[in-house]
Amino acid sequence: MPSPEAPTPSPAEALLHGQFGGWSSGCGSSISSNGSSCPNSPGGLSSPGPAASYALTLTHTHLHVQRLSPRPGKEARLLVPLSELVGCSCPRAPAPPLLVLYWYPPGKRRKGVSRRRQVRAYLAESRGDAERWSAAVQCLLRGVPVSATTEFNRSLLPRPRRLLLLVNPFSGRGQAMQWCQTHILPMIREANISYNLIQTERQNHARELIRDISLPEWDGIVIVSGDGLLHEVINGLMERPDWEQAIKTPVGILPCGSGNALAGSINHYAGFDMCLREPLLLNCCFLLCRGGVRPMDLVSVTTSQTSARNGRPSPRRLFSFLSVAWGFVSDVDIESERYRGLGSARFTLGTLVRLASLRSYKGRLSYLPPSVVGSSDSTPPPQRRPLSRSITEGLEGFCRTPIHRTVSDMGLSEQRSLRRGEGEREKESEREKERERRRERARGVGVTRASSLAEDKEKEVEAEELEKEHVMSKTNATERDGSVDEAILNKEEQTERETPTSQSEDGTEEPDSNDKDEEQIQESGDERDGTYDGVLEAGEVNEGYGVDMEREPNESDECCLDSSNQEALRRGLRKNSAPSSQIVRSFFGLSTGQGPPLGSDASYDNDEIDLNGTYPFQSEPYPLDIARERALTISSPFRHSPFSYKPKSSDHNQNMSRPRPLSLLQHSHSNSLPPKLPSLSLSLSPTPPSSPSCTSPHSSSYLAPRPNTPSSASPSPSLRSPSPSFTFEVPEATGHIRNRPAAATTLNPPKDDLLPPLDQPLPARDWVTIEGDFVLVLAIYQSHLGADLLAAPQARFDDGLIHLTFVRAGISRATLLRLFLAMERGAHLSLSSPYVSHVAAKAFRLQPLSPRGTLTVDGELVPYGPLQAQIHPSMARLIVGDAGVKITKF
Ligand SMILES: Nc1ncnc2c1ncn2[C@@H]1O[C@H](COP(=O)(O)OP(=O)(O)OP(=O)(O)O)[C@@H](O)[C@H]1O
Repeated sequence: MPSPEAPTPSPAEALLHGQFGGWSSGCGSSISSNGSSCPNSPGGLSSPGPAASYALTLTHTHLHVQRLSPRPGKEARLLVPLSELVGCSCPRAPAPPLLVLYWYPPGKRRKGVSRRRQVRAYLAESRGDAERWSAAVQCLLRGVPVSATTEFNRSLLPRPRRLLLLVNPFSGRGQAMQWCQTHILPMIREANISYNLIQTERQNHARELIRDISLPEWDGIVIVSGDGLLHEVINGLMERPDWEQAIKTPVGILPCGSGNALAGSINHYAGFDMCLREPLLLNCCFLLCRGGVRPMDLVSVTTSQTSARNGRPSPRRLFSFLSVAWGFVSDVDIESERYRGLGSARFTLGTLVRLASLRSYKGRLSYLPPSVVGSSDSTPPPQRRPLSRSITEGLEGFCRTPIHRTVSDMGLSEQRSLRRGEGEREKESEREKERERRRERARGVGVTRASSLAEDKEKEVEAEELEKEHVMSKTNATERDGSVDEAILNKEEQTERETPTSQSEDGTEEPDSNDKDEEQIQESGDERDGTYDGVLEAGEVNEGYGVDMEREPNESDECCLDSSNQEALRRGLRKNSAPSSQIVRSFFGLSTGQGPPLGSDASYDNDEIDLNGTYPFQSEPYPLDIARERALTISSPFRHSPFSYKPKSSDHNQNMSRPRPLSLLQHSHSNSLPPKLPSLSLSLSPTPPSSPSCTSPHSSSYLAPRPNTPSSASPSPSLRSPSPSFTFEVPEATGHIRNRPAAATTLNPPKDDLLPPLDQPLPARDWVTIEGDFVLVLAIYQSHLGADLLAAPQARFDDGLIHLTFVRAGISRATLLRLFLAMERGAHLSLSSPYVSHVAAKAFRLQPLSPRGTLTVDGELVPYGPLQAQIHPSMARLIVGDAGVKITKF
């Protein structure tokens, strides 16, 4: 028996104290099993082991176990924290009177090590005793207030929780159903949770289902999938006439997708180490069983969609819980669909491929900083603040560069002039004119050209550092692992140095402009002369994020590829073990050998557009009038493989069914609830939490549909199938909304009070606008962009903020790669690059000006074009376990 520090509880602390016998094969009634049938679980109860006896003491926080015989003593003590239990049971007769505890202590504090399932059984003197103890432990787990004087019995317990589980059998690598059987359902049953499980059959199945079910019957809706299915559920809830109550239904996620961003956030805020795959699933399932719920912000996103009737763009609204992405991030997300079989390694490969042909996109990003929201009505506008703070990225870089002083509509020149003498004013106006002339000249060669000075500096520094690195790596080559990766990286950076600019969206390379350097130096010098009121300094842009953007653009400290970074890179690339190392090698083979030549616009050929599902853009400037959206076509060569997956589509009414792996099809026939039994009236009543003694966790009977008997003890949540071939009973009061168009059906939706309609200009006041070439824009409201990407470490589920990260054209590939590698630890915020900005906002508007590109919301493709979004704080409720504050049990 392990013997962690087990201080003997004082009698005052004890809620219960008693003596128990051991059970099973004499190992102190401790059996560790890993998802397989447990000989000590009630299903496997067979024979008692040799006589052993234990003294058990229950306190509010722990179960203390002291072995009395054989060999009593200090080392025979065990402390079971109640925070690591998911449940407790007392099997019914004729099983012996056992107290069975389901314990999931965390694995070692090493990345990727799973929780271990342990079942501990103790033989009570009588059934009454066993039931009393079982009730006491369950009261503590469910948060029932108890004291040492409480008479424990089952009547104190609230009714078992009821969950609707929605499983996308094709999410991730198609393991969701398998993991349900091996990990999820056993734990849920041990936690005494009732459930019904439904496999989704097609895209939008969950959305339609959720629009129509009777919600009060469920304590929570849990998706067993990636983030995409939760996106459907949230939008299904918001499309109900009773959306205000509906959206308060706790939602949970058991990660079986490839990105699993929300699960990563939940895992992170529970205080667990970053992990992927089964360890992440076990952590999330454990937290689900613990049952804490907390508020979660939603973001209302308005996109412009072509109306089928008149071909004109019309706004379409959806609700998002995770992110809006444009550029690099959404490109990788959508383009890596073709590598779906790799699981989460698809993003590694996708990132490397996209890095090889880095694109930038022209656009305009406007955002409303949180500080100005709510204060505008009561207080007069601050005098020194310009009416509209618009930053036109052009010649200038972003940080401490002349951009802040050449803003066209900020009224800054005048303000400065007033504070200076007449002569100075004249000089200033001369300088201003000169700058204007330069701008005019430069406009002819593309907006990113101005970045060349900063970029050159960056490259110079990188070159120096690389030289050092190169020498170091040569010296240490024989000692170090991964020298191949390092050499590859050096090669990549070398290539980059030889290729001085990133490729702009229209395929033109950004030339070095040595003649601009001098001008920029002069301008930078000007800027240092003074600070100007109302000027949006980079530091202001990055307010609250601890990013030192006050310095001159210089990445030498953080951005140089030091050995720790190289190590991180190697680790990152190898992260997914076998696949990733192959990926990296094949990638670099591609980039150096077969990759598209830089400067060519190879990435926009027709095949790729189709494969990626990108939307052409309406090239007219905003506001929109002509719709040119094209239907998504799919031509993935992997389409018919078991891992094939349709690209994420924005068309919520298209029901594209995919070919499925045979095993899953069969599974679906036998187990899926709604659509397989035509004309059968089915109840969606949660299955009663079956006693582990009665049913093997591995039997599939839990999935069988049950007839809806009127005499059923518990009221059955019912639904009407959206599919015409099925009839489900619907309580009249619920109202039936059938065949509603996906977006236009939201009744009395929450208003976006911070935003004008998408086709109207933004208010002049308080909004910040940045226009130029972007490599990526990412708006995220959870901490994680993927289970292993801590994109916004400062984000909280209910902080009421949109965390915007934007990367402007001119960033080097190496820096971008470092940004993503640092994101694994959330360290990217301290990576100082003049091209990277992090700001918080309450609302934003994004106007892509490049003709083609990819926009995603929660990882789902949406029509390419103008988009705006506003945060709605604490609108939904998320099951997060019992970490953190403000937890209510569901
Ligand atoms: N049975 C199904 N067949 C086809 N598509 C489905 C089915 N069930 C759900 N979908 C759709 O599949 C898309 C992707 O699902 P999901 O996000 O859950 O998995 P994933 O993409 O593997 O995960 P992640 O978003 O974490 O990468 C969603 O848009 C969802 O609507």
